[in-house]
Amino acid sequence: MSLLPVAEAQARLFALASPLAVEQVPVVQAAGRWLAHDVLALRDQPWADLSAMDGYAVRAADWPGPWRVVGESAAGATQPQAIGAGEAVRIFTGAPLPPGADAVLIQENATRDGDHLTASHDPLPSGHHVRPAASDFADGAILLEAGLHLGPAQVAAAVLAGHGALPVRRRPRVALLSTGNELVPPGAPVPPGFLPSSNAPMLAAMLAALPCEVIDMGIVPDDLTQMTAAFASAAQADIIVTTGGASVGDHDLVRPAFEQAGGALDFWKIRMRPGKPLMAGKLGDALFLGLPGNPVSAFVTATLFLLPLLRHISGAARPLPRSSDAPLASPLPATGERDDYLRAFRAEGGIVSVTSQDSAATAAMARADCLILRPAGSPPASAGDRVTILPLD
Ligand SMILES: Nc1nc2c(c(=O)[nH]1)N[C@H]1C(S)=C(S)[C@@H](COP(=O)(O)OP(=O)(O)OC[C@H]3O[C@@H](n4cnc5c(N)ncnc54)[C@H](O)[C@@H]3O)O[C@H]1N2
Ligand code: MOO
Repeated sequence: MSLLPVAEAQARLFALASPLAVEQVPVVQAAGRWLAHDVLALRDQPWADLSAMDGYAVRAADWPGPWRVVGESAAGATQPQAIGAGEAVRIFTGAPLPPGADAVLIQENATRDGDHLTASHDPLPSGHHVRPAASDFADGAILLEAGLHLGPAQVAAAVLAGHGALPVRRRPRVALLSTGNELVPPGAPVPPGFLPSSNAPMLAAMLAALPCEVIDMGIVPDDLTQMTAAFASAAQADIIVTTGGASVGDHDLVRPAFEQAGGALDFWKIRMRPGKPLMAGKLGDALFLGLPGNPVSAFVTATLFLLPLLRHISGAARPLPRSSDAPLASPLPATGERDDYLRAFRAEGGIVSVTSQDSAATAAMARADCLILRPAGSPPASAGDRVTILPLD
């Protein structure tokens, strides 16, 4: 089987998936999810021409006065009475301008004696310190587009537009299965020949930043019957993720167990390093991702496939990791026949790749804050050359 390019594998994975059902949730709970539909403004913002400052609403053409102060306008009140030539209204930030007024003279630039007001500063252009009605957004306008990630700024806009709830896709359930006879649970005593199972806690930590429910189904031994049963009970989830047993050894049983449980494999083996043995398919309605067991390989494949898949079924318009480019701090060798995803960190002098690029080197991985993407067949790179990076934060 030839190795599948990463972008092709991502596209095939997305094609296997159906978007999750839409639900309306209170705006604050929608933060961190993606909008399922376009959101329209339900009101004008501002609702009228409002003052942006504390001062006096006047007709700019009357500058520099004098004006006669005939009333007051404060935020929360309805529109004040109209003013005529030579008249002014005391006004506060956020309050509606009286009809006839077209500018606000800030109080620092005004001299007032009883009802008598004059300007003591620069000329006053029409529209000065006025926020026109609907200048932020107008009733019926598309305010936020489907697929947009909802962060604090989008929450503010949605609330101001009159929304108390927003349409988002329901949180998917992600089942994690750690396969391997050599694994013991995190924190348990580790007899010789065993090692703590770190992949599920690592994946749960990666998923913690996303809107989903993680179900850790524990450690499954390298036994076809037990692994097949584990797949059957995980099939209720939206995404089943296994780690380990993805390669070609005699104890690598994930693929046969998945198929014995009724799963249909879509692809296996990707043109990437680390992460070559990644596989994906469907078991009933559940999507399946079989990640390699090596912790670094599991981390990189989760970054490039699991998190994007979750964003995709959750309605994200841009589910793939963001990339940028940055200069290298030191040279890199040519790449081989697979795309390299090197663990690296951002330093003053440029991007530094961590000392060990072994797919089992977790201490080195723990120093990384980005991946360097070096496409297959890249020539050696020198210090200062710009490379593609995928930030991990
Ligand atoms: N003859 C070949 N051998 C291997 C190939 C190949 O193409 N031909 N591919 C290699 C590559 S690339 C990778 S990556 C690994 C992946 O193998 P598996 O997915 O089958 O993983 P395991 O063999 O089960 O485990 C690998 C390694 O990771 C440790 N591990 C497993 N699970 C966990 C866990 N939950 N927490 C921490 N560590 C875990 C396991 O003990 C092994 O040391 O295959 C190569 N071999
Ligand atoms: O591709 Mo494996 O993931 O090199 O270590």
